[in-house]
Amino acid sequence: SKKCRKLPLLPSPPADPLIGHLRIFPDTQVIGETFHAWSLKYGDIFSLRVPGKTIVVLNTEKAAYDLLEKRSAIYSDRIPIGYHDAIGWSDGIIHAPYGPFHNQQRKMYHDTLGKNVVSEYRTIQEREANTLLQGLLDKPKDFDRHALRFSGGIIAEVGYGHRIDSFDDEFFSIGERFLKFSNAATTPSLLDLHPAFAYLPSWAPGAWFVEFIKETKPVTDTIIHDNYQKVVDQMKAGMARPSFIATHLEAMHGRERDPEKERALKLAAGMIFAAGFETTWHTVTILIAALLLHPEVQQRAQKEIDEVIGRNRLPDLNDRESLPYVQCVINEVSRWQPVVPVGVPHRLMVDDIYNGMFIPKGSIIVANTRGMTWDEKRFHDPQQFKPERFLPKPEGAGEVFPMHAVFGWGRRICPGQHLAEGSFWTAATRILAVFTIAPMKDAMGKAVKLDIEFESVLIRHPKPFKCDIRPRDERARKLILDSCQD
Ligand code: HEM
Repeated sequence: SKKCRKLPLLPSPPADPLIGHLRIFPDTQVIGETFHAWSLKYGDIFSLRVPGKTIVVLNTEKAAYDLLEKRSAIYSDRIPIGYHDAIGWSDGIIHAPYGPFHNQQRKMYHDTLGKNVVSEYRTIQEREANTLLQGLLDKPKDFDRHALRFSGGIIAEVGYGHRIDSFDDEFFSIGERFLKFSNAATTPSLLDLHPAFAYLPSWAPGAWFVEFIKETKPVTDTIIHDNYQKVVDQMKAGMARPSFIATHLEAMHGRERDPEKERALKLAAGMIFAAGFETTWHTVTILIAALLLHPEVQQRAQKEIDEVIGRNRLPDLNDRESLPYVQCVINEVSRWQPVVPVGVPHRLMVDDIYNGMFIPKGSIIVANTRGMTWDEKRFHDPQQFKPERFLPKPEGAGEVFPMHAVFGWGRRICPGQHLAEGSFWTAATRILAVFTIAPMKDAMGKAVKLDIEFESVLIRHPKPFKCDIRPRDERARKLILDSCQD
């Protein structure tokens, strides 16, 4: 690799000789957008330097596909994150270094949540979607919390066979506590979140992290250990409901105990929670925001649902192929505001060369989802919410959904993708089928000005906003009430 080191380096914005790009490193609020703006100047792929680290930013799906997908064998490592050791998460599938232990957990996901088996969870997804409808009917103001419960209800049952029956549910409360921490952890800046990006060594956490770890550890312990132990006990008593954990425990039954495998299962299940709880919630809330801003989209989607399904039942996943416009709406939510706007960084394991340029071993690779979903060469008016862009020409613009940008790459691609897609589809179509989402009116009966902003965290969630959610008509109300009786 001496030869490699003579090759030209990737383009890069002007840097300070000592601290590199540290001073200009963007805040989380604008990181995706800033990287996107820089890509217009420096190219699809550019690099940044902070002391001791090289960060490579990929801004098109092509560049990311070439490296993270086609060269997945060398681009699939992760960066160790300092405080994860302290809360016992370092080896969980999301953050685990590339290797056998990571692989073992991925296989568990593949076996229980893969494309061919994921339809087993439809009843759960439908039941939780109906609970969501009921919640929106009873207390529409709390739509954000209903959306969170929808997501949590699916995760709890799929992962642990646990049914969330109220907002006071223990599992749900732990989830809400966890979210508070995880948002706190991503708020200040990418530099704080990923010590790998920072000049602060990870062994010297600031006071902020110490406090954070103290509060988080009991929560993550519950998620990983206590929840697992509950299923083990239920299995012994013959009372366990089917779940991710139960399925794998059953497969281990009767064999010699394998502590490493048990540890893998615990962590893998805990990561369903870490990766799945929040993401699905954000997507549903962003959908509500998008529909609020676009009454014309609601009307068109409702027309399609009425024509294809009628008004006497709710859509289910068997209808997926027959609702092309609704599918465009669903895809456009993820393109317009991807919930993981700069993805989860990968790490390059050996020196590499791309287009004649040298990329050093250990580089942190950021696939800038935000930039990819805003790519002007692929999407017209990229900042506008326009579902019809995905319809074939001439009806639409024939643009292609940036699936990888949204769900990731190669041996790190989101293994919950199929579950997530089914859950979101079910919630979205059912909300559309029965509700109208409109701006609130002020005392004078005038629609309140719409202004939706996003939290400044690395996972995207709208700041609290108000809207008026009500059943389309009596028929819709009856359909909601009936759906909850099954
Ligand atoms: C809208 C929903 C979701 C989106 C947009 C999403 C997106 C992503 C992205 C971008 C990554 C990083 C991929 C990469 O590094 O290249 C990821 C990883 C992951 N996701 Fe999801 N995800 C969603 C829902 C879920 C759900 C419901 C689960 C669990 C059932 C899940 C489990 C995971 C896991 C375990 C990883 C880590 C994979 C690894 O590092 O090997 N995700 N997801």
